[in-house]
Amino acid sequence: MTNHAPAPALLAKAETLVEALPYLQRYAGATFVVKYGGHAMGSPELQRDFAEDVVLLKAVGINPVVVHGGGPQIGAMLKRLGVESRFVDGLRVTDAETAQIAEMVLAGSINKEIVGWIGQAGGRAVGLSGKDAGFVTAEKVGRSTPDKLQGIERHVDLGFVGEPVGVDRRIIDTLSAADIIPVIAPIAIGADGHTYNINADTMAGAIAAALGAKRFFLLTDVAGVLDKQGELLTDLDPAAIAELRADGTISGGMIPKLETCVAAVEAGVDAAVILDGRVPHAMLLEIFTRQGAGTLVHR
Ligand SMILES: Nc1ncnc2c1ncn2[C@@H]1O[C@H](COP(=O)(O)OP(=O)(O)O)[C@@H](O)[C@H]1O
Ligand SMILES: CC(=O)N[C@@H](CCC(=O)OP(=O)(O)O)C(=O)O
Repeated sequence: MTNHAPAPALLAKAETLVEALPYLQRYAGATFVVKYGGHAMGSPELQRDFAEDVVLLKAVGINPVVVHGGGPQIGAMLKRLGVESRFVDGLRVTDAETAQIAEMVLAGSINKEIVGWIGQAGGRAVGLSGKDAGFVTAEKVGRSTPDKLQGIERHVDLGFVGEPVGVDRRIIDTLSAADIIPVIAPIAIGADGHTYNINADTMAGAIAAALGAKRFFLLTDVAGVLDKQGELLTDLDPAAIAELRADGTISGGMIPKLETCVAAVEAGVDAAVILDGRVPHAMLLEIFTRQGAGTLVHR
C-alpha cells in the first residue's frame, strides 16, 4: 500500500498555517503599529525579514503602520561631523544643528531605506515624517531630573526635543485604504514653527493611540524587559512598571519605551509588546503562534 502521508517537515508547515487561522480571523482589518528601533536594524537579513513580516501582515488584511527610530545611526553621523551627543533619561539633548542632522538621518536616509526594503519584499510603502500633511504636531518637552548631590529636582533643557500633542489620522487612513504601508520618521513641527526631534517610541505610541491600534509592537535589541537578575519579565501592568522605574531596574532607552507603552494602553490600545528584533521573524512568531515572545504590557 502506498503511504500518502506527507513528510513530517511538510506536515509541520501545514500545522503552522492552521495554528495561524484563529489569529488571521481575529486580526483581519485591525491596525498594528510597529516601532522599528535603530538597534533592531541589524543585518541585511534581519532587515529583509522585517520587511517580509510587514508585507505579510498587509497581505492577510492587517493594516501595519511602521514608525522607525535610528538613534545609533544619528549618533554615528554626529560623531563623523564632530558633534557631541548627550542623553537625559533616554532622550537626546538636541540643539539646532543636532535637530537638522537628526531630520536628515531619520526622514532622509533611514526612512527611504525602509521604504525600499518593503518594496523589495513586494509591498508598497510611502515614507513620511510628522511634517507631511501636518499630521503630527509637536510641543517642546521639559525634563526634571533628581540632582543626586543636592537631592532636589532640577529642570533640564533638552533643546528641540518634542512630544506629539496632536495626530491627524487622515493621511494614514488614506494610505492604508489604498493598500500602501505608511513608514513614519519621528520628526514633527511645532506651532512655533520649529522642527522637533521626537523619541521614536513616543512618536509610535501617540500614533498607536490616535489610530486605536489593536497591537503596538516595539522591536529592539533585547529579549524584552529584564529584571535585576537579567530574567525576562513576560507580563507588566502600569503599577509594576512604576516600581521598576522607582527601583532603577529600567534605565536609558527603556524608560521612554515603557512610558510610551503605558500611555498607549491607557489610551485604549489593547496591548503593547516589546520584542527582540534580533530574532528572525519575531513579529510573526508573536502574532501567529501560541508562544508569545518578549514583554507584554497591558492595562
Ligand atoms: N530593565 C531593562 N531591561 C531591558 N533593557 C533595558 C533595561 N534597562 C535599560 N535597558 C536598555 O534599554 C535598551 C533598549 O532601548 P533603546 O536603546 O532605546 O532601543 P531602541 O533603539 O530599539 O529603541 C536596551 O538595549 C538596554 O540597554
Ligand atoms: C529625542 C530623541 O531622543 N530622539 C531620538 C530619535 C530616534 C530614536 O528614538 O531612535 P531609536 O528608537 O533607535 O532609539 C534620537 O535622537 O536618538
